Amino acid sequence: MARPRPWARLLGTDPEVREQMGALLLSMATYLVYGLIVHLQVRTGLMPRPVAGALGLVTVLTHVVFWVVVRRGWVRTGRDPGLARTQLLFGVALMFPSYAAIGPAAGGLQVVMASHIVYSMFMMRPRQVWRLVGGTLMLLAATMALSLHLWPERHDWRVQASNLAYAALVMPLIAVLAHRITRMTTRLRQQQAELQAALARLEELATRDELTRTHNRRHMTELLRAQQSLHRRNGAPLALALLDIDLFKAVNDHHGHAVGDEVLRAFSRLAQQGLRGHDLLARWGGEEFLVLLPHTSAEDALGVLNRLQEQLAGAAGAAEMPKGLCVSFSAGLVAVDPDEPLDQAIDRADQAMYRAKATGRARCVVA
Ligand SMILES: Nc1nc2c(ncn2[C@@H]2O[C@H](COP(=O)(O)OP(=O)(O)OP(=O)(O)O)[C@@H](O)[C@H]2O)c(=O)[nH]1
Repeated sequence: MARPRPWARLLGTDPEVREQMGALLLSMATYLVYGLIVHLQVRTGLMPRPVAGALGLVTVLTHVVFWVVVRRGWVRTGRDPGLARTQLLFGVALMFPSYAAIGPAAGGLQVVMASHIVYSMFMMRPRQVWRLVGGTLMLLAATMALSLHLWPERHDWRVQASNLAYAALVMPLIAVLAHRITRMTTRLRQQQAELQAALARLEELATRDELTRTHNRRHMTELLRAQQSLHRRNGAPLALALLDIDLFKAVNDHHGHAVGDEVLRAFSRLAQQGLRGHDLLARWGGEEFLVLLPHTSAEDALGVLNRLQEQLAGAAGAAEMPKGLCVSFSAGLVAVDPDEPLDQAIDRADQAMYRAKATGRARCVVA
């Protein structure tokens, strides 16, 4: 058994989990840099060592938990995929004790808080972003008040007041931006869905016959080309048949064009049911159909066509066939030679089909 690559071991093989682990790793790298900054702050006497140690410990332990939960795929989907929102809230929460501990240099942390809120707009709804902004501002005010009360020598109330005013100015602006971005992404997603639906519809129109939903002639020609090269390579038996519904004009004349259309649909449905998954059925024109049966000898294909003929006879008088009509078909069947161009094989099948018509219809002639 092949050994998993180191990255697969680290991040897992599930693409969703890998992406979530990638985001977690990025966040951890950011904390590493943040840790270096705090280290410098401790060395320069800005941050008390015990507070830095406690914050570091909490951060490491929390990320061990995040790692296990995300890596195991426990939060692969659900309300908070990859714990993205929890990680964000943890980051915001960490800012408050840091803010209180760092003293005069605390203003810089507001940039970090603002950056968290910018991130939040990609994983939260606008209302949640507003709540986060409100909560952050309130907690910031409380942290400032507490810091001023506990360490008046480290904090200047004028600096704190102006910091709070800046935060109160900037953070709501970010929430407004979040609103706009969410509206834009919703619109984009909608447009993408519409575009995909339109593409699927276009593909359907380009490849399917509108009435019977079988392959149309143009698409079948492409499929035949692909089948031909496959057939040349593997040399497996390949059968091709042209089927033409008998006396179809009479159906139209006696029951109307709409009933004729319904007969064509019923015929296609029955034919499709009798074929295997990799057999191909196309409406070749009017009331004529082409069937390609890969890995099938002419003898086996004849069995398939005869069964279809019986099914059609059985459908007469049943709900499957409109007006309980009894419909049959004449078919020309050929075993395609590996070196034979498919056009030639179709011509042979066509001639065989006319022989079937000429010799009494409701039969299959093998060329
Ligand atoms: N309702 C309907 N009729 C179609 C469609 N395409 C072709 N037809 C009709 O199919 C009929 C074919 O008639 P013919 O070619 O004379 O052949 P037939 O009556 O089936 O007689 P044989 O082939 O000799 O058994 C024509 O009347 C066409 O108008 C279609 O999409 N819907």
